[in-house]
Amino acid sequence: ACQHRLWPEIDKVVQQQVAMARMGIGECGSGWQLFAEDGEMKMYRREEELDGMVVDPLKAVHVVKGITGHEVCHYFFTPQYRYDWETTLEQMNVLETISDDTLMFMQTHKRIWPASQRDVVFWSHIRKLPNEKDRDGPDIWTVVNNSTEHPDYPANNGKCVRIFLKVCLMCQTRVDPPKDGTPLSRENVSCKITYCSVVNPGGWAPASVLRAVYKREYPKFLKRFTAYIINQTKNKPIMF
Ligand SMILES: Cc1cccc(-c2n[nH]cc2-c2ccc(F)c(-c3ccc(S(=O)(=O)CCO)cc3)c2)n1
Repeated sequence: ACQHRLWPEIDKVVQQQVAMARMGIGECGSGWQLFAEDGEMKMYRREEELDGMVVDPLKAVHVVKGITGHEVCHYFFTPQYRYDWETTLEQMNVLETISDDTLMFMQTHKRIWPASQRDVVFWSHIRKLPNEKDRDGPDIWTVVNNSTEHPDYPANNGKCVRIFLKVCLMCQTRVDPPKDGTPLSRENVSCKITYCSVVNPGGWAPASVLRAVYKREYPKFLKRFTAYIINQTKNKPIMF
């Protein structure tokens, strides 16, 4: 991945996004409002508009028992599982395999009435980061999805409006070893998930409609995605 033309951008965006994801809601600047809560899952957004378009940054935090950060990032990054958990996906193509940790995607998603259908082209990079707080603790895993251009798929040349997104999924695994020295099992692991996203809808869409969609779709996505991983991993060895 080091020699690819996108590498400098990927490295810069990943460092930026991870720094943002690591900041707590308090430090992240004011204006975050909690808009959804379900058990351990908390969803925050900031209301921001750009040229009259809603570009609300979103930050979701969740703690899930029985899975690890590597597993969460693996199922988020790997294309073959995406149709299982991404309910609004209509079409997904891998445009380029830049390296084993970096892919380029083209996706079209189901239309949100009354706006026109959206598509997106983005690079996706998975990376393990050292756990700065606890040297011998489990590593942090992250996937960053960032809109990019591709010569064969120019924006807005067909039925879809091209959206622009920047997404960071950052996961911190926690291990609580069993007291009685029995081997580690899934009861002893949990994962703190931080999902940050900024989506520019790319063309006009009513603010009220977009905010209603986000309010409904984001909690649904994170609950369905984490339930999917629990189900996929329950009888498999733990991936650290
Ligand atoms: C989870 C969610 C939030 C907000 C809106 C929607 C949604 N509802 N109907 C259509 C969409 C839609 C339209 C365009 C998109 F690019 C994505 C989109 C969302 C997430 C990601 S990702 O990078 O987080 C995961 C990879 O698919 C990529 C594209 C989703 N879904």
